[in-house]
Amino acid sequence: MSLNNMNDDKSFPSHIAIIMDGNGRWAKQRGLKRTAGHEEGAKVVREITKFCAKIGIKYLTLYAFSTENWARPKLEVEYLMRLLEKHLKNELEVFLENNIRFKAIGDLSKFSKSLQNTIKNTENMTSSCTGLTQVLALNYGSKDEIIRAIKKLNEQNLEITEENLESCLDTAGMSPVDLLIRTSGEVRLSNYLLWQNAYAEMFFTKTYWPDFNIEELEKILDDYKNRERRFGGI
Ligand SMILES: CC(C)=CCC/C(C)=C/CC/C(C)=C/COP(=O)(O)OP(=O)(O)O
Ligand SMILES: C=C(C)CCOP(=O)(O)OP(=O)(O)O
Ligand SMILES: [Mg+2]
Repeated sequence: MSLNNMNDDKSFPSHIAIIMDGNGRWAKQRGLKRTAGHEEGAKVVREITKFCAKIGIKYLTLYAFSTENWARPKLEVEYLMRLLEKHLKNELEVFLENNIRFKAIGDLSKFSKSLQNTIKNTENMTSSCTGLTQVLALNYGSKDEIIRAIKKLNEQNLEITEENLESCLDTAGMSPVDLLIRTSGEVRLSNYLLWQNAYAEMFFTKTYWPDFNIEELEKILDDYKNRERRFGGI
C-alpha cells in the first residue's frame, strides 16, 4: 500500500466506520466474563486507530455504545462507562503523539458529569491535531441523531434540504462513510449512521472485535479497491 496521495485516491476510503461487535462472544468462548471482551476490545481500538492515522485515513468512526445498549445488565453498562473514561484518559498521549483529533458523536447528556468532562477535555486537547479524526459514537443512535437534527433545523427556521439537515447532524462537516465494517458475523446496521452510510461500501467479517487486527483491515482495504462505486450512475 502506498502512503502517497491517499487522500486524493478514490481507491482509498477517506472515512471508515466500524461496528465493533462480538466482545461478549469472544469472552464467552474463552470462559471469561463479557467485560474481559470489552477490555480486550479497547486494545484493538488503539491498534486500529494508530494504523488508520499512519496510512492517512481522515475519519475513523467507531461504535462504542448505542442508544439501545442501556438495555444491558446494569453492571455491564457501568463497566463500559468506567472503561470508556479510563480509555479516554489513557489515549490522550497516543492521540497527541500521533496527531489524532478526537471527537464524540451521540447524545452525551445521558452520561455522568465526570465522563462528559473527560470527553470534552479530550476533544479540546486534541482540537489542533490535523491527522486522523477518531470519532467515538457514544450513546449514539441514528434515529435519535436524525430527530435531534430535525429539532435543530426547526429551532433555526432552516429550510428542509439535504445540506441543512447534514449541517445539523452530529457528523456535520465530516465526509460520508466510504467503508463500513462490522465484525462478529451479524449482518445489520443496528441503528448506526443510517444517513451517512447511504452510499457506503459494506464489509461484514465473522471475526470477533477483540481478534480483529491490522492484517485483516489491510485485506478489507484491498477488497475495497476493487469495488466499483457508481452512486446511481453507470
Ligand atoms: C473505545 C472503547 C474503550 C471501547 C471499549 C471496547 C469496545 C470495543 C466497546 C464496544 C461495546 C460493545 C457494545 C461492543 C459490542 O460487543 P458485544 O458486547 O455486543 O458482544 P456480543 O455481540 O458478542 O454480545
Ligand atoms: C457495537 C455497538 C456499540 C453496538 C452494536 O452492537 P450490538 O451488539 O448492540 O447490536 P445488536 O446485535 O443488538 O444489533
Ligand atoms: Mg453485540
